[in-house]
Amino acid sequence: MADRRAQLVGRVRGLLSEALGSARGRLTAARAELETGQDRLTRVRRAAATVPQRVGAERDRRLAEIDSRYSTRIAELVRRAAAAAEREAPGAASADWSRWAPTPTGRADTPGAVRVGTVRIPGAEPVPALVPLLDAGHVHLTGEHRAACDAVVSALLLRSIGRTDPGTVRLIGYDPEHLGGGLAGFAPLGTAGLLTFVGPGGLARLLDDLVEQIRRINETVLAGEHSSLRELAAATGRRPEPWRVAVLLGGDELSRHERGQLDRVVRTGAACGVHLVVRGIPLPDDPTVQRVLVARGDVRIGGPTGLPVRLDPPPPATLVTETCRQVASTVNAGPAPTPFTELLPPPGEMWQEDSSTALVAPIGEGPSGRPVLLTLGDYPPHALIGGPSGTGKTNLIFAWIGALASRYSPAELEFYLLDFKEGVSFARFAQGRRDPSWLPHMRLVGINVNTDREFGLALLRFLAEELRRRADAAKQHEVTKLAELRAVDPKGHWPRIVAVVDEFQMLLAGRDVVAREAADLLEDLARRGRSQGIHLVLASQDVRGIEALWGRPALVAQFTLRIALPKALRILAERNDAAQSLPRHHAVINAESGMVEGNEIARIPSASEWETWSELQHRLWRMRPPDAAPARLFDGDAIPRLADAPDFRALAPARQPGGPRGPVALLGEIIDVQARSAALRLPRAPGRNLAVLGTRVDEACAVLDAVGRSLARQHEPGSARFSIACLDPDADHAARSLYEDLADDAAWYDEETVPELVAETAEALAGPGTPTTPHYLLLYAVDAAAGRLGARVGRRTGLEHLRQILHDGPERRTHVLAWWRGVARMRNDLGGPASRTDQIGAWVALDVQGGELGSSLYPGTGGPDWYPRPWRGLFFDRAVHRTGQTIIPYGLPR
Ligand SMILES: Nc1ncnc2c1ncn2[C@@H]1O[C@H](COP(=O)(O)OP(=O)(O)OP(=O)(O)O)[C@@H](O)[C@H]1O
Repeated sequence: MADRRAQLVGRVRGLLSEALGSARGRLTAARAELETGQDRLTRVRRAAATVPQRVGAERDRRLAEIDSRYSTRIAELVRRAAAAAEREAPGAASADWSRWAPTPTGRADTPGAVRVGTVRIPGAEPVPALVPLLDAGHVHLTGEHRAACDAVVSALLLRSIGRTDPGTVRLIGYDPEHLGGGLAGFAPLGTAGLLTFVGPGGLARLLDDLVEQIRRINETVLAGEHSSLRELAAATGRRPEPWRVAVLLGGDELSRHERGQLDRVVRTGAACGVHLVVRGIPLPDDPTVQRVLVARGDVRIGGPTGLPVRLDPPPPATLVTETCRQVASTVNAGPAPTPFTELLPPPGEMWQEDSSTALVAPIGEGPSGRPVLLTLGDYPPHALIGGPSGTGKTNLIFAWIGALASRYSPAELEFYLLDFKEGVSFARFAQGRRDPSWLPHMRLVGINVNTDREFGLALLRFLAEELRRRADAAKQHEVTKLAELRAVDPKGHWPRIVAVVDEFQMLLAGRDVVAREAADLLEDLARRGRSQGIHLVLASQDVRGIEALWGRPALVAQFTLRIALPKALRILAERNDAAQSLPRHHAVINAESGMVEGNEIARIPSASEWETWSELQHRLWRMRPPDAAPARLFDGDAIPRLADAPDFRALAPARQPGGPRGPVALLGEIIDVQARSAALRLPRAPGRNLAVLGTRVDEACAVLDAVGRSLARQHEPGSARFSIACLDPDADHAARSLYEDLADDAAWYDEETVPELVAETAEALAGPGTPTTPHYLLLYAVDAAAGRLGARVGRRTGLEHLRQILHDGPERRTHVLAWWRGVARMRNDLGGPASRTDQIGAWVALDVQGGELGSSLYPGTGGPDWYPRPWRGLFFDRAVHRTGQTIIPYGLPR
């Protein structure tokens, strides 16, 4: 048992030691493992301790790299943004106030956005912060920082004004709390009507007005052709409407109506140049509304989440007022003239129009930017132009003539022009000494005709004759109107005729025969000219011009086209005072006899300056047809020359013995359209003598000189006898010059020898037969010889001889062409105050009153309507005249 026990114990011991051994083994292994683990841990820990260092360095490296890339990118973006801003807002739109000055864009360009400050980008160069306004939209300011808001408003407005032409931005202020205080610096604009304030309570009216402007612009200016003024300007180069900027600075709650109108303006204003700058009134959301939040320390463009901005300082007060003063004074000085070329077709398209039915040409630009047209045709047929001196009548006439002459060729249109006031501006239409060009359409230019109303009459007579010729032709072709006549007679020369008479009232002044005949002719031309293409354009600076017509309602009624320059009176209809408020260089054009409904306002370009006009005239002159002749220039201040007179040049010696059968003595130029000479026929008939009457030495000598030279031109040398007697030393020079030029055909007599001349001539006449050689006695101041001639020579006195020559001479080719220094003196020489004067068949009166020429010298009683004036004479030939004819003596040869 013990053994068993021992055995068991042994076994147990064995098992135990075995277990112990294995436990010890396992412990050792575990210890070794632990050591290894701890070792690894130490190593791992060591290694782990070095990791953050490495990672941080890498991270920093990466971050630095990103930073550098980011700053370069930002710098690049900032640079680009700044360059874009510079392009978008150059000059006055963004310049610092210290060097700010207006830099308007062109008429057709849009002004672009303007700067109010800089965008805040930490660490970067500042980028201009721009706000678009004109042609873009509206600006809505919110925030309590009033001074900063005011600075933004001032900057916006001043920069906008500086980017546009003076006068093209109109401000309307509504500032019920501060009564305009917010816009005080802009006050000088008010003097030019560019700033108006609407008082408290006026907001509804202001908004109504803006809505109405938008409606009008959409309807009449954009007229469905353009979607905005900006687009119209880009397409046409014209900007017919100003920008209207309403600055609304607070106020009460809006009424429903006001809100509705405000919404309309917001939605539709920008396209029509109507803009809002608003603070203190909510604006609806719209893409055109730019929000600017102005809180203390935080300014943002584009609302609370928009770009942070550092505002610029406000513009200095003096800069604002000075700029506004400048703008106002430019505007008050009137608009810069539009170029004359706007009235003309392109150079390659001149003379393309057909005048069969009417003459149509632009005269200027209307408020909507469209050309305002003037028409002359069946309706309206004639025009009246009125305007006080200096308002641009002459200029308007130039502009109209230019616009017509560039469209219609001389075959389509002819001009006749008469200027009753002093001045030579119209002379340039005719050929001049300085400028050889002339306007090919111009047939006649009469200048300085102020005292020569006869010239006006002559023009009217000429036109009346042309009217008759046209009416006859029309009748022959069985048509009634010019258009029809031209259609049936395409080869005929039937241009439309435009006759312009400036200061026409001179023609109708007075109650004499000239005025009466002129008014009758005018009436006839006005009535019947319309259908025959003869158009009258009458201009007057003086209300009397119109008064002169007013007495003839039938005449006035034909002048349905009325053109009134600023401050013109009575040109338009009675209650139409549109001309009173016209700006400079504008005109009211009215083709409805002046009725208010017909008013059209046109801005007239400057056309009358020498360079402007002559460029066109030279172009048209170079285009003239080969047979074109210059216009006849009648200058009332000029003295015509006999050598230039067509009638004188046409004279030639007659081939038959005794010279021409009825030689003509030329006396001077007739005041008429064709520059003809007044001619006295000297056939062999009783009374064919001439008396020149008056004390004016030069004029009397000039008449006798022309008489002598023109007669001499009709005779071969040696075939006529000229006896020249000069009895006034003052006439000696002129008489001698004629004597010398007539050479061998002339004999000289003086006070001593004149009795012999008359005695010898009278004796020759007493003999039988008619001498073959004509004898012309040119007696200068013959009355001075009355004493000498009163003495007897043989059986009779010299005066008796003279009377006999006057009486019997003409039938026998002996003519007395004598100057008496008064009518009474002549009568004395003829036999006394009651003596007959029928041997004086013709006379030229110089400084002799009409009344003195009555009884037996002139038909009827009381003598002719003749008021003496320098270098003019009244010629009357009882064989051919019913009334006297005014002549201009030819100048004496030097
Ligand atoms: N549309 C215009 N644009 C620019 N200048 C103009 C215009 N119209 C007139 N002027 C200028 O104004 C001045 C007066 O014009 P103009 O001689 O035509 O006036 P007027 O009415 O004919 O005067 P008057 O009857 O005294 O001759 C001129 O110097 C002319 O150049």
